[in-house]
Amino acid sequence: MPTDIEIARQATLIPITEVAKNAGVPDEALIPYGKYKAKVDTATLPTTSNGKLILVTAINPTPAGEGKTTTSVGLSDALHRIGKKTMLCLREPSLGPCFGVKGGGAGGGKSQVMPMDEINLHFTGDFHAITSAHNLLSAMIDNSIYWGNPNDIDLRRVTWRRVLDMNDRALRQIVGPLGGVSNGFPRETGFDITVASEIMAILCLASDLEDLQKRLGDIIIGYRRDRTPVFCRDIKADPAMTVLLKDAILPNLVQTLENRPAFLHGGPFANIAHGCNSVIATKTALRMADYVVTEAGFGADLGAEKFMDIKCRMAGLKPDAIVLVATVRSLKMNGGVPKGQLTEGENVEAVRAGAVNLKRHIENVKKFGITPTIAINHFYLDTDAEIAVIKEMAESYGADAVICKHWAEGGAGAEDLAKIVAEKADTGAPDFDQLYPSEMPLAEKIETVATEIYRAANVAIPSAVRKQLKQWEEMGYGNYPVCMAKTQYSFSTDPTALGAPEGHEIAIREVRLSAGAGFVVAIAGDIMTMPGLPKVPSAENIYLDENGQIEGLF
Ligand SMILES: Nc1ncnc2c1ncn2[C@@H]1O[C@H](COP(=O)(O)OP(=O)(O)O)[C@@H](O)[C@H]1O
Ligand SMILES: O=COP(=O)(O)O
Ligand SMILES: [Mg+2]
Repeated sequence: MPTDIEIARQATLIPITEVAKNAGVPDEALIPYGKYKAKVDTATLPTTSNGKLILVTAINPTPAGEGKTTTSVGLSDALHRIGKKTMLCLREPSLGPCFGVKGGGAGGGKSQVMPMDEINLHFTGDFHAITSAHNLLSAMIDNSIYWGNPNDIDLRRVTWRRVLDMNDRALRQIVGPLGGVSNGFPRETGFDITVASEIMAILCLASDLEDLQKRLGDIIIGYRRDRTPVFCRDIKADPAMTVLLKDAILPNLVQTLENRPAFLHGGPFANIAHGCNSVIATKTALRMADYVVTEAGFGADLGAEKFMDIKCRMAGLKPDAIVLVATVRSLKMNGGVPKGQLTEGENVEAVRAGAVNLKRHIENVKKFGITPTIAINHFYLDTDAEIAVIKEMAESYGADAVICKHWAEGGAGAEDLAKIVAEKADTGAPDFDQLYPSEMPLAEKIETVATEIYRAANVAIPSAVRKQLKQWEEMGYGNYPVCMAKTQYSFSTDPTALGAPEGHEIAIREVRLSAGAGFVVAIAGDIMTMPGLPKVPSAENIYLDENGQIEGLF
């Protein structure tokens, strides 16, 4: 099988104007960025439909990922193939994983969105705009302090950091500005990766440009000595930040390898942020199509939980069906096979042992009132016996399971999945509900997710953190949902505790209030909001060949 980028290069794309026309996007709403990309001015779009929303999630992944994005593309193409007017909504990839470990976020094999190289690199500049807006606020905070600190910001309590869309551990904790009087007042700060920025979350949760600016103004950048909050609007940065984001708030329209439409918009990771694409793209798609396929990052313990408890709660959305992607390789890993040995031949018993992870995720998704359909994402080396075990175990857990070959075959490889999922979406999910009510106290929300989803026996919240949560409740933020930051590999905070650990302790190290985005981030264990590069980063294999073509992107 050729590589993803080789497949992409051989693809026959149609002009984005044709993709738009097929999707029902009128010319006046289309803002082309070249021949194969465009932004869509959603405000002018007609409401032609009231679509069904299908969420694609997964079991806990190997470092490469188990194919949520690939399956979302394949399922969307397959729904078109069976005559369903469908819109695909994905996140935009970050440069961090692309040049780090995981690679791009445009799907894979015959189920990709195009043009994958541009999508995985600078795309339409949204992440650069978010980075600039975030760092404009950072610069204006230090500038305000430099010129006399009129807001009495306590230099020890500036919570607003800087961001960069790259994995750079050297920037996690820094002291600055150094260099003496002309540079300002030194203080501890640091960088997060852009996808962990509150501005990324705001862009993904805002309903329109006006709501975006209000949310930007609501950002708390730090506190005074009397512990009262200082807002972004006190620094007078929100109007200029909105100018920097006025194009980024418009969703990006591209196409699949089968020339079907896809919105790619926003890109928060699901281990350190809420992991869902934008509400604007999703709601627009629901107005345009009968079925909308969207995904949430990493496993159902992270992306799916946040999709339902944060995105759906805030936007008044609800999933009509849920697809849970399972793979032989991840179940083998969860069954005890070391990462480096996952392709070393058939191991039915390891798959069976690892199926406890699948069982746990099915049980968890059911807590939201929906039984997921299992998409067994077939890899080339999977044996019939290994696949059969997944199907057998899924069905024993009360879930339908469908073998999918969309990576190798495109939409044709997911038509069985499309038929079963469309039927379930048509029935809908009348019992859907969030995991906890908005009025539950913040600490209890953290405990609920940790015990109900992660199956922890104990949730260690230090007294200083509890005090901070109480303070935020007194300030009026008690109704906010929580956004757990935790490793994507385990239900626990130990990334090596695979399968279905229970009875462990979830230790909350820090909480951050995203007053503009509308949630409280609870950081559990050692998860970092600025990832580091691996010993051999993917970047070492990315280059331009003699014809100036990009090689090494996947
Ligand atoms: N069935 C498959 N066979 C081979 N490679 C696959 C298959 N499904 C996905 N991949 C590859 O695995 C990686 C992760 O897929 P992706 O869809 O990005 O997963 P996720 O969105 O869950 O992180 C990508 O490089 C993709 O090309
Ligand atoms: O936030 C993580 O997303 P993927 O699972 O698609 O890598
Ligand atoms: Mg993905």
